[in-house]
Amino acid sequence: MSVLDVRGVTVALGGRPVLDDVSLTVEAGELTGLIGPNGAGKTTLLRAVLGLVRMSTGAVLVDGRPSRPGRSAIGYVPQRHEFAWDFPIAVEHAVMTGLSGRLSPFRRPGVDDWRAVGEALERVRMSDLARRPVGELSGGQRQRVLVARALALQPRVLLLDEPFTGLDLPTQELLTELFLDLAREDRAVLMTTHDLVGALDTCSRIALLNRTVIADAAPSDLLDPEPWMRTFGVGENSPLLKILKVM
Ligand SMILES: Nc1ncnc2c1ncn2[C@@H]1O[C@H](COP(=O)(O)OP(=O)(O)OP(=O)(O)O)[C@@H](O)[C@H]1O
Repeated sequence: MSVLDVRGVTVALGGRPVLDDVSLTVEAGELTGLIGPNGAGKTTLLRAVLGLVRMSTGAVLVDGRPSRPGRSAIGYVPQRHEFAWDFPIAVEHAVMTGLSGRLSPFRRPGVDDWRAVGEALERVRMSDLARRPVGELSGGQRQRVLVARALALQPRVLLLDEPFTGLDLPTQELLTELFLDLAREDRAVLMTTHDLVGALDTCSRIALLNRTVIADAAPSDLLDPEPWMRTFGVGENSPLLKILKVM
């Protein structure tokens, strides 16, 4: 049984179709790269999985059960600019906000919650910066805080929205290793990225999306340029297709 099972999801936003009959599965242990041009609907798909946008048709199952917004074990790492970094809180409190679905105004964080935050920070090697205000962090450190925030929930499914944007290569490599480790620990990881070469190199599967899934296969089975041309709307001489020749 797939950990994440997206079935026939259709979404319209502002009266316009954005996703059309999208089906996709991610197995335990898999890091799937979700690839497509700007506006293809990648972020919308992640938001649909989270229950943040309304689907006109379709279903999302986690471990075979219909996902319930705020209840299912889905960790979400949004694009870095979506987090309020100028908010005056320390790293450990920012990570605690990942547990807000499980806390309420009437339940303050307990020992277990702080333990989960501590473990998540350790996981991303940020324990020594736990008390640092988030506004003082570098881009790579901020990305690690967002990953810790998603991990605090101990999710079965991890959704990553363009986690490498603006990061130097060593930080990208560190995060890639972390994402692969997290997948190996029996999680399903789905990551949007514009780094095609990196995705072909590291992901176990690639899903090509442009409003609908055009191909979904292991990188070694995606050497035919046709689905890439359809996904990106480019011709056979496009420089984009050179990535397939270096594989
Ligand atoms: N709240 C909204 N209301 C109306 N249209 C929206 C809304 N959010 C997104 N869209 C539209 O939905 C389409 C898909 O957007 P989405 O952000 O999911 O694409 P994406 O593949 O993540 O793009 P990018 O690679 O640029 O991040 C775009 O045409 C966008 O303009």
